[in-house]
Amino acid sequence: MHIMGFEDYRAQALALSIALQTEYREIRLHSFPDGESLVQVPVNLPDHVVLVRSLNQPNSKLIELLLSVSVLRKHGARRITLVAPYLCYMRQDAENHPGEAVSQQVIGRLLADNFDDVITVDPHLHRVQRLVQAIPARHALAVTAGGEIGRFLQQQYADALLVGPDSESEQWVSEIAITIGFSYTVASKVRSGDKQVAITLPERDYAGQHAVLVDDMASTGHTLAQAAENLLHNGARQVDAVVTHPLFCSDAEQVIRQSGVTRIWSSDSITHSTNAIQLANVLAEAVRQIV
Ligand SMILES: O=P(O)(O)OC[C@H]1O[C@@H](O)[C@H](O)[C@@H]1O
Repeated sequence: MHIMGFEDYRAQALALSIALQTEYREIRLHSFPDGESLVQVPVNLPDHVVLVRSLNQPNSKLIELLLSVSVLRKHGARRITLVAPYLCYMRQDAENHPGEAVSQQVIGRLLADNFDDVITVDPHLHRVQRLVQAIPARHALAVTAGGEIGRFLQQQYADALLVGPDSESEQWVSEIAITIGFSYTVASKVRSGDKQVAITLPERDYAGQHAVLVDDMASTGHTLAQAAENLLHNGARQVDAVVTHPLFCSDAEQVIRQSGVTRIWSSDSITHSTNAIQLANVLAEAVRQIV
């Protein structure tokens, strides 16, 4: 087995290869002036290739993955596993308005047609319970960053109130809080636009509390920002935030900091300056499970 990655995610792919004691090799990319991509994979391949690429900013990355898979198969790879710590297009799982494409089904099928196995971290699934329902590959495995995030929080605090900003976050915040013995609460959220969210905190005494917002991702940052403003308005002494997937689109980090959040941490599922939690060991364990 060889681990293969791209320059933009080298540190994480290398860390995975070290955890698995396997060779790391890199796929070369060139962008032509018209926006097309040239892909060149290393040759002399083993039977099993594990491609590591996080799928934030997915459109060009998906094309580059398809090009890579085609040439890897041509050069003898018989099994190709995709490790995509952040998996794109999982949020749209229904035709919410007439004419909208159900991207989860389309991209899930595309990945299943091209990869033998897909491994990801805390995918954003609503109505679908298991990843294999969205990606009907031989193995579709979702692992959680919760254990690593919990250990990290234990190193930062003797105690803190963990806060999930919406009902979807309950699955992550409750598991982390129960595992490390911290208290937690979950707010409710109504979203009326990409950047318009209203958060309602549950009734309790927040005065003097050190609160830590825990969520699967920050995209525009407005969910975390609104939750932090509410917590501080209700007397919280300090608010920090930790997310698995630091998408941080455009000015998201600034929006969160301006709301009063003191410290922001993330896992390295996506490369970002807030990365503080490494996923290599969790991903290595997942790869071991499927080989
Ligand atoms: O508010 P932004 O950061 O744009 O979006 C991230 C939030 O939207 C939800 O889907 C995620 O689970 C997270 O709570």
